[in-house]
Amino acid sequence: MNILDKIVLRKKEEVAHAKQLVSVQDLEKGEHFNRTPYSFKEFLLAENRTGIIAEFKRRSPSKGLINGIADVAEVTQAYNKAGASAISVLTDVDFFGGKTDDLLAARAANTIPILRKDFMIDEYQILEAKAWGADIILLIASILTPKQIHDFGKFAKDLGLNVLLEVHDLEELERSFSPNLDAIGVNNRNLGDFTVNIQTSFDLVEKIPNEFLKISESAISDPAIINTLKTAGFNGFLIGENFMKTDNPGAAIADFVAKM
Ligand SMILES: O=C(O)c1ccccc1NCC(=O)[C@H](O)[C@H](O)COP(=O)(O)O
Repeated sequence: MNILDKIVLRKKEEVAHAKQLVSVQDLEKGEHFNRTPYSFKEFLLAENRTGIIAEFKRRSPSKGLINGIADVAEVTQAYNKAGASAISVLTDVDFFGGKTDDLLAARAANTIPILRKDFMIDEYQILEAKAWGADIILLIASILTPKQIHDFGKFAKDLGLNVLLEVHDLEELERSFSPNLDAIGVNNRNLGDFTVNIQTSFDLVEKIPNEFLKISESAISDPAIINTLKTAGFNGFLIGENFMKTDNPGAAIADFVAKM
């Protein structure tokens, strides 16, 4: 069984457990549930923003522990101050060391879009995302059927959320198009074997219709590549480890932006 299968298996147990603890009605009474989410597109294309979606990531299956001490409010505020267009917060507990409270703390500290970064396999998680103050959800093509992508996308859009679809190859891209998506992200990391290759983004960018925002995800560490990705047609750049692996992720993003 590969890591993605393990994550999905565990996620099914986690969601079943969460449903027993918190009802849909209780989620709908959540503090942020009736808030209007920020527009991902507006912030991604804003002149005074960088296009960076800066991720708060404590650990990962490919790297193990990345940062055991960073404070989520402090780091995400620094991301925002440095010009991030959006913030990504991992909420997966077992494989990424994330938690609901990280998302809640990031929400309380920032007024820019926040991506709930998790492995969405059930509409219940989309309701959680809304209740916790997220603006964007992620749908990963390799773990979902085209029908799930369509239906989860519609469910999220009906709640006012923005939807980011993640693909890794042409086959996933071509089978996953749906009008219920705002953005398509090309993951440069192969989630089966963890190899990374930025060329994946360049190979797929022209296959993504222009009606979608285009995001390059993972393994971005060189500020100079941002302009090349922009020229190729990308609007956004999801970056986690490059900032989080340092003692001061806020200083790391500021330095990165200064060199872009
Ligand atoms: O990062 C991993 O090891 C990983 C393993 C299995 C599934 C997903 C994984 N990462 C999720 C991501 O997409 C990244 O956190 C995100 O794109 C940022 O990547 P990076 O800048 O390389 O931290």
